[in-house]
Amino acid sequence: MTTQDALKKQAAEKAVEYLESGMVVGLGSGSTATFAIHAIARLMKEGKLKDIVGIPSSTPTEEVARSLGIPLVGFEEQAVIDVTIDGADEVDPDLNLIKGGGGALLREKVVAQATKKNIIIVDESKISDKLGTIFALPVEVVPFATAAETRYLESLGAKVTVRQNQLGKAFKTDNHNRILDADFGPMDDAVKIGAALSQRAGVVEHGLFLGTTALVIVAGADGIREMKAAG
Ligand SMILES: O=C[C@H](O)[C@H](O)[C@H](O)COP(=O)(O)O
Repeated sequence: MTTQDALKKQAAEKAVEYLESGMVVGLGSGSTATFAIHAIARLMKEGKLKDIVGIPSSTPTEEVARSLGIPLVGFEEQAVIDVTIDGADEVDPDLNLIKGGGGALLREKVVAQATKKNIIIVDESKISDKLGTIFALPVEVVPFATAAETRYLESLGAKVTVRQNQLGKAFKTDNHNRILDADFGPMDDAVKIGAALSQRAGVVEHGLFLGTTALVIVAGADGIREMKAAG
């Protein structure tokens, strides 16, 4: 295991300490969240977590959770999620996030908005002073609008790449949309950018998660630290 993976796992192991038997748990997406899913499955097998049901935030997460025997439900069965554990691509000091490096941002945001306590787990490489410093902003667009929304993002000052899959074809999300990776550089006003994008008909969702996170667990060379939302 790489050092970075070891840190991701440490953050995940800390996060599952916040879970209790009987909870509805939002299952995040990506490599860090996957460590948490494995930890949840292990605690269930050991009998330390009972009567857990999960709501997955992507198709790959659903597959992993199923393969590990975690019972899954949808929003038809459960309206409210007690705790969601998810990763992030970048975290600022106010616990605002960029997410969507794996393309799961839309379902992840639906899950986050239905959750009472969102816990984000990262290794220390994801922490920055201003969002956009480390990671370009993923923007999910309907295929028809790809060129139009690319131009719109460029008009806001971003350098835009249409995300490709490993075969060099256009990346397709779980919802059959495209991802535009919009590099704004460090953002002085992420709220304004998010609001502008939310007005666009062709934009399905963007990867700015502003004000949704209660707790960030950061694993680094010096150990684990927790960043808590004010109030
Ligand atoms: O779309 C993917 C998600 O937002 C992930 O949670 C995010 O990209 C972080 O992934 P990882 O833990 O693999 O760095």
